[in-house]
Amino acid sequence: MGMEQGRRGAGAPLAVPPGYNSSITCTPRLLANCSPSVCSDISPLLKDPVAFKALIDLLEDHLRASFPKIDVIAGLDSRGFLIGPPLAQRLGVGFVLIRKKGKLPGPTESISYALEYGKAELEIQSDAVEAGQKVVIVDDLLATGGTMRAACELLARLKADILECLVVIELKSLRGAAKLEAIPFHSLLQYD
Ligand SMILES: O=P(O)(O)OC[C@H]1O[C@H](OP(=O)(O)OP(=O)(O)O)[C@H](O)[C@@H]1O
Ligand SMILES: Nc1ncnc2[nH]cnc12
Repeated sequence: MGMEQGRRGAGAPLAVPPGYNSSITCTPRLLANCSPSVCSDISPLLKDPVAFKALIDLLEDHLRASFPKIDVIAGLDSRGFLIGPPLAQRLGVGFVLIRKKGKLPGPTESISYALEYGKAELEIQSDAVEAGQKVVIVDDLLATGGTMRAACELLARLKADILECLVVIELKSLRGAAKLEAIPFHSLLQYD
């Protein structure tokens, strides 16, 4: 487990800003020696307003350092919806939803993908992004990478320019980042 830069991150390594010792650095300690199902739960981060603010600060700093221009933040159903909107507001850009099947009105693009156990389907509204728009995809967790990979495929169909897939937690033993192939990927916290 660590706070180091995730694989293929495009920007400068993340430094924990002064004053955040009781928040983000406390989180790995909070989650230390936990099972993967507990490590992957961002509830303690959301519940602690200082930690939640520090999380958004770190993600914002990372994106500002990495990309001169971002047009859209896209978030994955459901916990990407908790992180993406505050981040998009900080950056002054819009937020779009990538949802589980059957939730979005109007014309949509759909894709099936494999979960660890079973299958699921993701959708995006066909007009969610314009061709060439620079998009960062955010979620709470990368496990097998199937969900994030499917989201990338949806955005590729809309001809978006995917700058990065960004997650709070990466479960490295599941090798999900490999599923993203050449698409830039960054995680804030990594667990083996
Ligand atoms: O890398 P993967 O193996 O694809 O798994 C990661 C996904 O799994 C979890 O969502 P889940 O599908 O449990 O949906 P939920 O957020 O609605 O609970 C998590 O929030 C990611 O979106
Ligand atoms: N392997 C995993 N462990 C914990 N949470 C998950 N959510 C999706 N896959 C998971």
